[in-house]
Amino acid sequence: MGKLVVIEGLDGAGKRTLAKALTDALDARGLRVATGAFPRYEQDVHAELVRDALHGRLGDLTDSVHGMAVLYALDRRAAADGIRADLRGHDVVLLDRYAASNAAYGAARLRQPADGGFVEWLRTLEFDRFGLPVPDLQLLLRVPADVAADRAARREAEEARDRDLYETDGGLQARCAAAYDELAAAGWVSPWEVLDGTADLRVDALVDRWFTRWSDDGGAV
Ligand SMILES: Nc1ncnc2c1ncn2[C@@H]1O[C@H](COP(=O)(O)OP(=O)(O)O)[C@@H](O)[C@H]1O
Ligand SMILES: Cc1cn([C@H]2C[C@H](O)[C@@H](COP(=O)(O)OP(=O)(O)O)O2)c(=O)[nH]c1=O
Repeated sequence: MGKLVVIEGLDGAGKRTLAKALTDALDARGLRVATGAFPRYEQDVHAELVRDALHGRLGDLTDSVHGMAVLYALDRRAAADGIRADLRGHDVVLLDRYAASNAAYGAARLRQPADGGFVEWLRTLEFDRFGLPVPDLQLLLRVPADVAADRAARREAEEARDRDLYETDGGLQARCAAAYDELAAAGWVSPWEVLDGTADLRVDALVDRWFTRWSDDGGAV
């Protein structure tokens, strides 16, 4: 059985860039890696609706934090069997965003702490009710909100890609950064590792550390 590793962080933190570097590092060791990202805008109707909502095409739907969270969660629910199959056939399944994104953004929007009612409701929905695979490791790629915003703005210019409702809300991103810190400190759902996204990430050393830990645990990798 492979290990489920998820990358979390603000919009523009560098998650996609880190996922690519980690995939290359794991590949170079001859390991079987499957990758994915949420929301799956091109594959799932719930994710497609999320995109419409975030670009102002679904009226007042975005006003409901729980309504948005349910759509994101349904996208993952539809992916769960595929993730389990990938875990059987690979050493590592690496996902760019997972349930903790829903927890952090929802808590930030509601101005609740990470140990508040929303995050617990969300955990029950995604893991208990929808039966999503629990990550073996959650990586928080931590950058200050202003650095993430600059990177997202630069990417918008480079890729002609419009920033959405959440990406353009600086206050939300700052609260979201705090929510992620709290989730990581609490070890929400499973172990977390916090990476400084403004420093050299030393991906090879990171991968070495995981394998030492997992082989000590008697893991399959
Ligand atoms: N460590 C870094 N230092 C400087 N710029 C970075 C770094 N990591 C990513 N970027 C750039 O920041 C932008 C956002 O990165 P990306 O990986 O797409 O973020 P995310 O997936 O978290 O939204 C991209 O233009 C990317 O090239
Ligand atoms: C996956 C996920 C994302 N989000 C938020 C984080 C982002 O602000 C937004 C869009 O996700 P994002 O990964 O930024 O997609 P893209 O960069 O391709 O537009 O959705 C949630 O609130 N809950 C979730 O479960």
